[in-house]
Amino acid sequence: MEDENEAFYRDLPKVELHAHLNGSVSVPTMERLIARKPHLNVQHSMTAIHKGQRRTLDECFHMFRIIHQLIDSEEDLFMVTKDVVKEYALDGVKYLELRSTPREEKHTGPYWVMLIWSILAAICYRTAEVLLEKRFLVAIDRRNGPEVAMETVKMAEDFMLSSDGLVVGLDLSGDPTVGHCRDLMPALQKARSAGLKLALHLSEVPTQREETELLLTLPPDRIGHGTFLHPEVGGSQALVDAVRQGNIPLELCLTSNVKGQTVPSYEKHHFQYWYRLGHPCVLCADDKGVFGTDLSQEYQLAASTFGLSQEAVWTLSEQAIGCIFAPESVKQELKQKWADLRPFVNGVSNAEDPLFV
Ligand SMILES: CNc1ncnc2c1ncn2[C@@H]1O[C@H](COP(=O)(O)O)[C@@H](O)[C@H]1O
Ligand SMILES: [Zn+2]
Repeated sequence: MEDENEAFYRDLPKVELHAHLNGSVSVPTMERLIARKPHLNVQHSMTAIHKGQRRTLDECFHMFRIIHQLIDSEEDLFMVTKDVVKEYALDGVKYLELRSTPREEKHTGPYWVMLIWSILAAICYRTAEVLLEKRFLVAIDRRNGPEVAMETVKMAEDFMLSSDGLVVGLDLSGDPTVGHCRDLMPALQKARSAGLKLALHLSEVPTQREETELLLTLPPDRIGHGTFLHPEVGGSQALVDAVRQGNIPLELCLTSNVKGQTVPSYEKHHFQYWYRLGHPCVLCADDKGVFGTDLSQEYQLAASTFGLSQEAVWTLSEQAIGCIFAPESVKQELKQKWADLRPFVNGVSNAEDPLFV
């Protein structure tokens, strides 16, 4: 049975800004995918890192390759997207920015166009009981090089103009040890001048300092991870200053970084560093399927690790609204939703509320 503490984190209204679609597939959905493709001989341990386990980042990227084999038709994609959105809704997420990389599959033709449209169609899905505001970021996998990056940007631009506000930005992700961002700058600059918001994975591994300096000149609208920005871990004060001066929010994914071994433990996570500075930090799940987590659990872990009160946790989730890519009117609606829900979330409720006396 769920304890009171867990209920607080689930009921807490939340914003998810860093979720890779194909990394977010839950165990039940993965079971159905595996059953559909028995010839691939995939075991669960090949697509998710279970409790207490860790993997290298390299092994994580190998997992994505297996997951991509399991999700290679419009039907698979539709199921996955629908399930992921529903799971986020049931986890108390009120605003979700989902991201995914366009892909070309041999037997499905120009797959990436179809992929994006399937996703857009699928994320119109709403559970009856919970309304969830959704947006989409088109992802560039850095492994695919500058030409694909440029094509992806063009596609994202088209979708931004034709998706009725659903496509809001661009993500840069993929194995941080492959390629160099210098080659991707023209694509990223083009995206920026077209009005796409930029959420860039940055300083995810220690060797990216030069790339980070370059990417910060764009500048990005949000930073994914930023694990090695600060001087204590080999970054620099100049990088920290640039991020602070630009007031660029950080998307922080505790379990992802611990299980992917880019940080040694929850206690040593850079959340602490940035939170203490009062810098905008948004807790995110990254790949809730691969890392076996969900956003409620991430909030709970941050609170228990860093001693945050429930009041502080509420403030943290509310401040994330300021970092979304949807327009101001959506921010206002979400702020109102938070205010409406506040009396009903135990722990931060006022005592007069009849539900909790
Ligand atoms: C763990 N840290 C990470 N660092 C960098 N990129 C990551 C990532 N986690 C996921 N991705 C990116 O997201 C893709 C899977 O979702 P989509 O197929 O796009 O929906 C991965 O192939 C990788 O490019
Ligand atoms: Zn990520």
